[in-house]
Order: sequence, then structure tokens, then C-alpha cells
Amino acid sequence: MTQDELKKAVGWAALKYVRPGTIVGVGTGSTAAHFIDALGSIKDQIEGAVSSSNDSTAKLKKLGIQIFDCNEVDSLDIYIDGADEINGHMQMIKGGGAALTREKIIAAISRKFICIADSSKQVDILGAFPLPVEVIPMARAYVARELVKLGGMPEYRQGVVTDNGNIILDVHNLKIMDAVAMENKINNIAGVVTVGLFANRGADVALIGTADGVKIIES
Ligand SMILES: O=C[C@H](O)[C@H](O)[C@H](O)COP(=O)(O)O
Repeated sequence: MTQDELKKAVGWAALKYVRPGTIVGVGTGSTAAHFIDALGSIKDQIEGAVSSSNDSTAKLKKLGIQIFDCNEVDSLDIYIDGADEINGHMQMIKGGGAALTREKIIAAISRKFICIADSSKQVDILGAFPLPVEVIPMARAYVARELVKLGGMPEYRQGVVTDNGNIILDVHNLKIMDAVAMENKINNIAGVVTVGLFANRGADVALIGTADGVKIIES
């Protein structure tokens, strides 16, 4: 199976977690795009979606799925999204598609985070994938210097402006042994909007696409 077929398999497998009549939290990226297609097939059974990016919003609208603003809902049953890396503790690196801030907000209001990923995303130690950090533009140089102090090598993601009007620094060379501590430290740097480490709030369920089928891991 190709990597895209594995992504499609988990995207469709996630449908069974969607309860009829609910508003669904929807992520961003190539794996989440398969989930959006799957959601389209049951669009008459759900109330709608809260979306984590302009890109996913456009895809959902095209399928006729109603979009709700995050401020209109108190909580969500589930949030379904991909990841760039996931470790054995269900902690993740996210933000390869620059949608990390809205993703973290929707994860925060969701009772269950369901991560959908192909098996190439499974790692023992987070950090081989450069860690995305969304930063207020005027703080770029300062935040970069602080990230160097934490042992990383930040690289400005050229030409990318997030849906919130900010920039992304991708931090290379990190071997993240304590993901909760690293998330907290980076969150504390002035000018950081969001770090793409989902460690304090990891996934509750992971659907992993493998050549032998979809593997379900529960925390
Ligand atoms: O900002 C993007 C998101 O965090 C994605 O969930 C993540 O980058 C994984 O994307 P993909 O499913 O395309 O590998």
C-alpha cells in the first residue's frame, strides 16, 4: 500500500467514532483531508464541523458540511486530526501544515482527540521532524535566540503566513526526552503563540495505518 492509501484507510476508519447529531472537530493536512471526504458521506447524519484551518473549511463547505465557529460551541465530542510524529505516550508533533494554533484550541475543547496517521509517523523519541512554533512576527529573532538556548536550530519557514497572520519557526536538532517540559518551556517564551508539541494534551486514541490494516491504540 502507498502512504496515501494508508492515510485514506485511517481517514475512513475514523468515521466509526463520529456520533450522529454531533458537531465534529476537524483537523488539517493530507490525512485529515481523507477524513473530510469520509465525513462527506455521512453529512446528513451530523450537525456540522468546527474546522482547524481555512483550507479544511473550504473542503468541508464544498461537501455541504455546515461550519460552526469555535465560540459557538462549549465542547466537542471528538477532534480528528493527523500528526507529523506520535510517540508511545500518545504525544505528538503537529503543525507541518502551519495549522497548529487552531488545532490546539479545538483539541482543548474536545473530549476525545483521535489521531489518524500512517505508520511512518510513529517514533520512539519526538524531534526528528522539525518542531513548528507559531510566532508573532515582531518576536521572530528573539524567539529564535531563545530556541537556540533550548538546544534547537530554528529555521524561518519562508513565505508562510499562518491563518492567524503569524510566522512559523521550524526547530531542527531536537531530541525531545521530556515533551511536557519542552512544551511548557517554549510556551513561556514571549512572542510564542503556539508550539506544535501536543504533550500536555496528547491523543486519546490513535488509528495507525499499517500494511496489515488499521491498528487502534488507546491511551
Ligand atoms: O498543521 C498541520 C497538521 O498538524 C497536520 O495534522 C500534520 O502536519 C500532519 O499532516 P499530514 O496528514 O499531511 O501528514
